Amino acid sequence: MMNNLRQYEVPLQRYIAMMDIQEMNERLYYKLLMDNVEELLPIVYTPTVGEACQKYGSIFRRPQGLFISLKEKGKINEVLKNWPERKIQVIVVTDGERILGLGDLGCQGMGIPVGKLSLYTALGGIRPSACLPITIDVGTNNEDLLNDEFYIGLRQRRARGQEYAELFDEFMYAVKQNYGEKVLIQFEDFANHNAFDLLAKYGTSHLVFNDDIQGTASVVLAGLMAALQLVGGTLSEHTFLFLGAGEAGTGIAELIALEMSKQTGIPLEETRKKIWMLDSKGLIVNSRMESLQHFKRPWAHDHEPVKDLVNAVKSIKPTVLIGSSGAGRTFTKEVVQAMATFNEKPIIFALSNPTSQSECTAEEAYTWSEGRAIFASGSPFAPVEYNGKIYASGQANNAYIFPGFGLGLIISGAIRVHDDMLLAASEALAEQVSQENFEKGLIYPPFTNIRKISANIAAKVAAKAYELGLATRLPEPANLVAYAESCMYSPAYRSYR
Ligand SMILES: O=C([O-])CC(=O)C(=O)O
Ligand SMILES: [Mg+2]
Repeated sequence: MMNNLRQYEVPLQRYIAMMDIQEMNERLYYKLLMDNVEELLPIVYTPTVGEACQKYGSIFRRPQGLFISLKEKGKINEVLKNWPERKIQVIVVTDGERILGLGDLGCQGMGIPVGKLSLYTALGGIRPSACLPITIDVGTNNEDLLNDEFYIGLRQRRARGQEYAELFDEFMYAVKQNYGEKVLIQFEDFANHNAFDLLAKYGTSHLVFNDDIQGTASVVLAGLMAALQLVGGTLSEHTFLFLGAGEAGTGIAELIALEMSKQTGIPLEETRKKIWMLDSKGLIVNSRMESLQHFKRPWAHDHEPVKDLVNAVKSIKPTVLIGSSGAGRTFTKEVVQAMATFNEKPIIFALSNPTSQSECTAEEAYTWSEGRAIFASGSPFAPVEYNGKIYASGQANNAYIFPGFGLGLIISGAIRVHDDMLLAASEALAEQVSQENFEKGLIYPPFTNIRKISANIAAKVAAKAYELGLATRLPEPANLVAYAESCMYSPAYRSYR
């Protein structure tokens, strides 16, 4: 099968071939994915899954998840019962409004829950039959899709306000009724205006996790913890500048501030002052407070207005620059060079996905910083040669976190997600970076060992759930890593005699 797959030169063709294998022989699909994770992750996941979503209507063969549309209002309970599996442990749900950095793709966003759940199984060991991909179809504001003859969703503009809230409420209630308290609901690729509100609203009544806010935060904090081994200093001795103050940016910033506060005992309101943000209107400063969306307000500090990134970099002099705006090509030569002027080893994260939206390429980061940058990106880049030396960069993608994080919640029977669990996951991941990785300038371990990494993350998350009294699976297993491993799905064929 690998031989066959490699015949295709176009990544999207490999994606389609992989989806066919998943349909035809699920075990084989997971066996291939697990044994060739570094090669196949960029096919079934970021970046190729982004292109698949853009062309979803025309490459559509069979439905792979559950679509719930506005038309099903009042009947969501029945719709859920149409799904052939009854024992569901993880749901990944999107409404398709902000697919990666690609924008509103309507119900073509289904590729994302499907891809994320493939990773839940391959990387985290959750049984495939316990995974349920869902897309809530409330319309789309993407004119091209509305006029596309192959569009598979509702041809109307997005429902907002009360209509949206009621549909979502019915969905969340029906999920609990069908699958119980302990089903994990992962929110994925919602637009900012819904993402923060849904997480706050359902965080106290359901086991919910927003991957873009919380998963991304945890993976970036892990990378920073590892990067400090190369650069030196503690978290609170660094200065952070974000380009992009949405889900990923503010989620990461909040987790960094929380960790700083835990390490130093300094209140959160103070540690936040080490972190600066720039959005499309410029640096987030106090004089803009009135017009800022609520999730940006904690990041407004005293400073004169600054319009653009280069000037913000020159004025703030960050040691860490993080791109999380979803817009590509924004870390220009001037920006990276400025970072390299006042930092011996500038830490640069270009998080936006897929590759086309990356703030800069690995090659640009290394070339413009004369090989000094500690660089990681959301989408994968091949190693780069600069002045005769090979530079390999890490992939700061929430794929490192959510499979193990979810496994930890499931094996402990957790009923709520807590920020301390995110910190535990970051620590577990950072601990997996070996001396050999560091010597190559890597701040993330390779994906080849991901099941071992996930078991360690799961164990730390579960331990935290027990410590916080949020675990319901009692008694607590003595060896959580071994227990996590023993719970993992294996794609081996059964032997019949
Ligand atoms: O899907 C990915 O590669 C990471 C992610 O959550 C996003 O970009 O929204
Ligand atoms: Mg996402």
